[in-house]
Amino acid sequence: MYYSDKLGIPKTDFSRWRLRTSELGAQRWEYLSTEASQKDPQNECTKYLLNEIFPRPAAPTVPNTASQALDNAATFFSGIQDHKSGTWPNQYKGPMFMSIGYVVASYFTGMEIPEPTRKEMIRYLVNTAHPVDGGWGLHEKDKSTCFGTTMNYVVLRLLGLSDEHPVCVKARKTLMRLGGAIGCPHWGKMWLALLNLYKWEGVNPAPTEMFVLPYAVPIHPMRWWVHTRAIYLAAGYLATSKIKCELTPLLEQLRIEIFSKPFDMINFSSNRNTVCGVDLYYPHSTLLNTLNWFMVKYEKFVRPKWLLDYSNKKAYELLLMEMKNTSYLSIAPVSGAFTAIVLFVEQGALGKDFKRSYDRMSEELFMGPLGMTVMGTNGSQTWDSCFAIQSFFISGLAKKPKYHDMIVRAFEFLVRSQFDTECIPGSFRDKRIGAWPFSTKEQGYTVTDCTSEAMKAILIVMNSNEFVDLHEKFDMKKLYDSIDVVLGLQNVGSFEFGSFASYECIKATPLLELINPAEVFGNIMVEYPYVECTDSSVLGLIYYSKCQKYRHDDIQLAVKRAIEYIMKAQNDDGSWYGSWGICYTYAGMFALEALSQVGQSYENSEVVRKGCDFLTAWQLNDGGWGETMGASETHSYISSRSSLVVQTSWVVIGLLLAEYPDQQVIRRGLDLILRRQQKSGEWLYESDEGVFNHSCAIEYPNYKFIFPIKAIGLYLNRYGDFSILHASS
Ligand SMILES: CC(C)=CCC[C@@H](C)[C@H]1CC[C@@]2(C)C3=C(CC[C@]12C)[C@@]1(C)CC[C@H](O)C(C)(C)[C@@H]1CC3
Repeated sequence: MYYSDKLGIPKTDFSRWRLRTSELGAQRWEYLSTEASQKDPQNECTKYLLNEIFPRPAAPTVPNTASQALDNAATFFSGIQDHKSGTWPNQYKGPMFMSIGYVVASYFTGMEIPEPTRKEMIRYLVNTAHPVDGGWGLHEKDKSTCFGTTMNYVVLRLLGLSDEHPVCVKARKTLMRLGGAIGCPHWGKMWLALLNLYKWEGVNPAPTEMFVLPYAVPIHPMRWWVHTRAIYLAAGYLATSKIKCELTPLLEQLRIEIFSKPFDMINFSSNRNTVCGVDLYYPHSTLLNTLNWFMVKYEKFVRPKWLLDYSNKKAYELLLMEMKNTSYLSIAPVSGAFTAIVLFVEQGALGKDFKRSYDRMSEELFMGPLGMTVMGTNGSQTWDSCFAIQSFFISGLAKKPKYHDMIVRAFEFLVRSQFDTECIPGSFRDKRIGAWPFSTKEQGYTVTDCTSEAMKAILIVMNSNEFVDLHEKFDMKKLYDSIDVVLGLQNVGSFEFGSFASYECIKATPLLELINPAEVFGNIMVEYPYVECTDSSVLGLIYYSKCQKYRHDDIQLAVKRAIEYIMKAQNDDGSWYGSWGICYTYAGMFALEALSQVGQSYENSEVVRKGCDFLTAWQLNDGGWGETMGASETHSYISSRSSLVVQTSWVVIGLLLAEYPDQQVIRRGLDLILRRQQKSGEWLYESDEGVFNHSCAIEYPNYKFIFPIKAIGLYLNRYGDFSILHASS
C-alpha cells in the first residue's frame, strides 16, 4: 500500500493506461476510456511497468543450474521488450526538479494538463515526500532541501492540491524550517520569478550578451557543457526580459504560503545569494559574486536597450535552431521547459514552434506504480538497447532461437537511431552523422560512449552467423562516419590528453567552474574527461578495428592514448571514480573491461591488480558488493550494509574480465546474484544505480537485468555451469 492510498489520494484506473511508442523510440502514455480499453489490451511491457501483476508468475522451470537461472532471466527480460520500438521503456526517474518545468510551462501558457496526468503527478509527489518531514530533496532519496521542497510544493498546489491538505501542511512546515522559499538556489529562484512568486531583482543575472561574443573568446557559452548552455540560453532570455506571468488568486495565495515573511516586506535584491545551507553543494566563488555585483549594476545603469534586444534576438534564434536540431524536444527537460516558455512569449499560444515544443514535453512524462513524473531525459532507449544486445551475445543467449526476434528488434532500433542529418549551420553543434544518442535519434545529441557502444552492438550482430538475415539491413560503410565522430571526440589538445568526455570534446578551461551559478551541482560548466566514457570508446574502437580496416592506424593511436589516460586516471588506492553510475564499482567494471581488451590482466598488469584488489577489499559478508550515493558525493567508497545486485554484477564482470585468479571470491558474488533472483526470473529494484553532477541520483531500471545477465554469462564462459540450491529469495 502506498502512502497516497493511505491518505485517500485519488488514483487513476491503471488498466486504462497504454504506453504508445514509435519506431524511433518516442514514448507517450495515453489514458483510454473504459470501452476503448477493453478493445485494446495492455501489452506485457506496460503491465510490467505498472506493476499490474504482482507477484508475477514463476518461470516455467525452477532453475537447478546457473545456466537455467540465466535463461529464466533472459526470458523475463525479453518478455518486457516493447515490440514496436524494439526498446525497453522504463521510468527513468530520480531527479526531483524536472516536473516543475512541465507544470510551470503549462500554467504560464494556459495549457491544460490532462486530468489523469494531473492526478498521477500528485500521487507521485505524495508518494515521494520524505516519510518523516514531508519535504522533497534534489532527488527521490535525498534529505529534504529548500529547492526540492519549494518546487514540489508549488507543483502540488498548481496541480490543485489544497493548502489545507495534510501533505501540503506537512511540507510547508518543513519549508518554513528551511527558512522558506527565499533560500532556493538559482534555478529555483528562476522558476518562482516566472510564476511571479519572486522578484527578478533577487535572481542572479544570466546575461544573453555572452552569446553574441565571438566564438574565439575562450569562455564563450557555446564551449560550455551542452546542458548548461542550453539551460542558460533559454533562462537568460527569460531573466533578462524579466518575464513573469500574471498574478492569479492562486499565485497570490502561494506568495503567502512559501515565504516566512509577508511578500511585500522581502527585500529580494539582497537575497540574490541566499541559499539554504542544506541545499548548497557548490558555493559561489568570490569571482562569481564580484561578477554578479557588476552585472547587476550594468543591467540597471549601463545596458543599452538595443544591446539587450539584439542579444535576446540572437538567443531566440539559437533556441529555434536547438528546437529544430532536437525535433522540438530540446536536449533535456529543464532547458525544454524554459525554451517552451520563450517560444510562447515570442509566438503566443498559437505559435507553431511553441505548440510543437509543448506537445513534445509529454514524451518526458512517464507513468509508474508511484504515479507520474517527468524523467531525467526522454528515456534511455539507445543506451539500454546496446547493452541488452551485447549481454545476450556475451552470455551465449543470442544463439538460442527464442531470443532471435528480441535481438532483431533491438538491432533494428539501433540501425534506425543512427544520426543521418547534420545540425543546422550556425547552431554551434559538431558533426553528428554516424553517431548515436543516449535516448532517441530525435533528441539529436551525440554521446561519446553511446556511439561506441552502439557501434559495437551493431558489429556484434553483423559478425554473427545466427543473424545473417540482418546483414543486408545495415551498410557497414555507415560506420565510417561513426569512427570519424568517435575519433574526433577524443581530447587531444591541451585538456586531459587521450580522454573522452560526454557529448563533445573539452572546449574550455575547467576554471569556468569558478562561475558555476547553479549552487546545487558540481562540474556542470564545461565538459570533463570521464573514465567510463573513455573506456566505452576504447571498447567500440577496438572491436571495430578487429574486424574492419577503415582508419586502422588512427584507431590504434587513439586506443593507445585512451588506455594511457585510463591508467593515469586510476587513484592511488586502485580505484576509478565513476561519474554516471554509483560509483567506484561502476567505473571499476568499465576500466577493467577496457584494459582487458588490450591484453592487461591481473597476472600481467599492476594497474589491473590494484583495480581488482581495491574492489575485492570491499566484498561484504553476504558475498556481494554495494555502494551508496554517498560515494559519489564525497569521492570515497561508502559501502551499503548489504549487497546490491547491480553493483555486485559490475564487480563480478570486472573481476572476470581481469582474469582475477581467486574463483571463490567471484563465485560468492555470483551466488548473491542468483539468490536474489525471483521465481519469475527477474530481479527487483533495490537502489538507484546512476548519478549525475556528483549530487543527483537517478534510476536505470534495466541495469538490474542487463548486468546480472552479463555477469552470469561471463562466469559460465570461464568456469562452466554448476548446480544451485536456491534460485529465489
Ligand atoms: C544538472 C542538469 C543540467 C540537469 C539535467 C539532467 C541531465 C543533465 C542528466 C540526466 C541524465 C544524464 C545523467 C545522462 C548523461 C548526461 C547528463 C544527463 C543527461 C549521460 C549522457 C552522460 C554520459 C554517460 O556515460 C551516460 C550515457 C550514462 C549518461 C546518460 C544520462
